[in-house]
Amino acid sequence: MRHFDLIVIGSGSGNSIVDDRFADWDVALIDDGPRFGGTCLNYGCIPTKMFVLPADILRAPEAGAPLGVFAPQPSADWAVVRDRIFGRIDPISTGGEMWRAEAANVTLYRDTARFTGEGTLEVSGETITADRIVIAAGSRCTSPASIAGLDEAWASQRVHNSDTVMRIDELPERLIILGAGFIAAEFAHVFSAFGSHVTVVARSGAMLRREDAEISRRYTAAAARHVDLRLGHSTDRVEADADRVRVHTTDNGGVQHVLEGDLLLVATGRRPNSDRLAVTVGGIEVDPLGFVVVDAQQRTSVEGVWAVGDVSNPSMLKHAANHEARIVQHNLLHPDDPRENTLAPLPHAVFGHPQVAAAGLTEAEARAAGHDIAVAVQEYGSTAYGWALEDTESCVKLIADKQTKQVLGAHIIGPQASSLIQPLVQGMSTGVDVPTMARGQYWIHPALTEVVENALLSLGLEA
Ligand SMILES: Cc1cc2nc3c(=O)[nH]c(=O)nc-3n(C[C@H](O)[C@H](O)[C@H](O)COP(=O)(O)OP(=O)(O)OC[C@H]3O[C@@H](n4cnc5c(N)ncnc54)[C@H](O)[C@@H]3O)c2cc1C
Ligand SMILES: NC(=O)c1ccc[n+]([C@@H]2O[C@H](COP(=O)([O-])OP(=O)(O)OC[C@H]3O[C@@H](n4cnc5c(N)ncnc54)[C@H](O)[C@@H]3O)[C@@H](O)[C@H]2O)c1
Repeated sequence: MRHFDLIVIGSGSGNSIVDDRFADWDVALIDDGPRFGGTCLNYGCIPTKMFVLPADILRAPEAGAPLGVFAPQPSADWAVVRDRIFGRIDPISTGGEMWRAEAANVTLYRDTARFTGEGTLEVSGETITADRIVIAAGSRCTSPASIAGLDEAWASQRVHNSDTVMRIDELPERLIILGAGFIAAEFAHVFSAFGSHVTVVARSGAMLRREDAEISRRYTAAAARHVDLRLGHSTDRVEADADRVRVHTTDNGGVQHVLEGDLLLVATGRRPNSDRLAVTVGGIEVDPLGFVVVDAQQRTSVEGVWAVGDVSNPSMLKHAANHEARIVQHNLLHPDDPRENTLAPLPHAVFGHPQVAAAGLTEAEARAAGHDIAVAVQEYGSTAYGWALEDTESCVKLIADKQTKQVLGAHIIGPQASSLIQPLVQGMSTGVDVPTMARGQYWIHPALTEVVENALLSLGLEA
């Protein structure tokens, strides 16, 4: 049995906790992933966005044509793009692992850890304990067990998830995507822009259906121009062999379909890794979906055990995991002056085509919560930069409380949505009301941010 000052499970956000200030702590860092550094670096945010940028460039002629710019359609070499991306990322992962392996105060375990009791873990055949434990074990892709044949189809190498699809050798001619959430939207954009025929199979009647209804409706309409969108299809069965994959679906009219592709991407959500770590054996409370329950200080139900990131936060977003890691880092170093996680709202962006970004409540959520609301939908096309873009489908939608004049929800679909949302997030986070946000600063003319300014003014809440 070996005792440490601190055990951290997970080399993603968990790895960032252990900095120079822990130089005199005896630390165990544990990760069983094939690549060191966690999901964001190796399989998530970073490589996906490095594929999205070339995809955006490939769509440039589409954006140019309404402006009178008739550029020839560029093409991309999948293998060149892939190798550039992983040629940058893989050395960062390898370098990070070597650096940790050589650190005098850190013992790096590259194996699966499991709780064997309260405060006790087993890893690589060794029993280890610690004064403090941080669970940063993340989440993993799911594969619906209810779909007949899907479990067996993985062996064909024609079925992928987001962990594997970015490293494939060649662009599939026909890609079928199961699911219509974040991952489906981003990969549908990437593969269709690169030239694959993409079919998206969605159970419900819309893509990104957790977004505000206006945004989901607009996104679904835009996506349908680039992909074969099968809405309201339940997937009954999957078959795959050396040549192709077949997805058997039934639409909401009861008609059966057989979709054929070269690859199937399963993008049906992720679940927390609490089970792989057997956290309940360690006495740690989880919710019905398996997320570790934490308080505002990121403490679990067991004294001396914290959790951060996807394993405990259902939003499963990297900026949330990063902030939580900073909270835990502080609380480990300053137990007499602990901090709480009070940041709100938590924004997100989907880097599809078009981009989507949001923070706070949807209109339906605001109404359900009983707020007396003002709603504004401001078209990009109502501003000078929108004229320059010749935009007809992008908008900023704001929901504000008429009494407090605070923005309750901000939703953007269109070019630069992931950046345009930030002044609204800042205002919402710091409690700035609508009149102050709109008129308490200059808005650069004729920048695209004027659509945000005009949306604020359209709420009709000025002093
Ligand atoms: C395709 C994709 C795109 C994404 N894009 C974005 C984006 O644009 N923006 C955004 O904010 N978020 C994005 N995310 C989400 C983001 O990647 C995650 O929220 C974030 O990486 C979670 O970090 P984490 O530290 O909680 O877990 P991770 O980074 O997943 O780290 C957990 C580590 O723990 C290890 N582990 C798990 N169980 C054990 C065990 N029992 N023993 C030992 N080791 C274990 C795992 O191998 C893993 O390496 C994306 C995710 C995906 C899949
Ligand atoms: N830009 C970003 O921030 C970003 C990008 C990608 C992923 N992520 C993170 O990763 C998480 C996982 O992404 P995701 O797209 O896999 O999940 P998601 O929850 O966004 O979407 C899952 C989709 O799968 C569908 N689905 C679920 N079970 C199904 C079944 N049995 N049959 C058919 N369809 C089914 C759902 O209806 C939904 O459309 C996200 O929640 C997000 O937190 C973030």
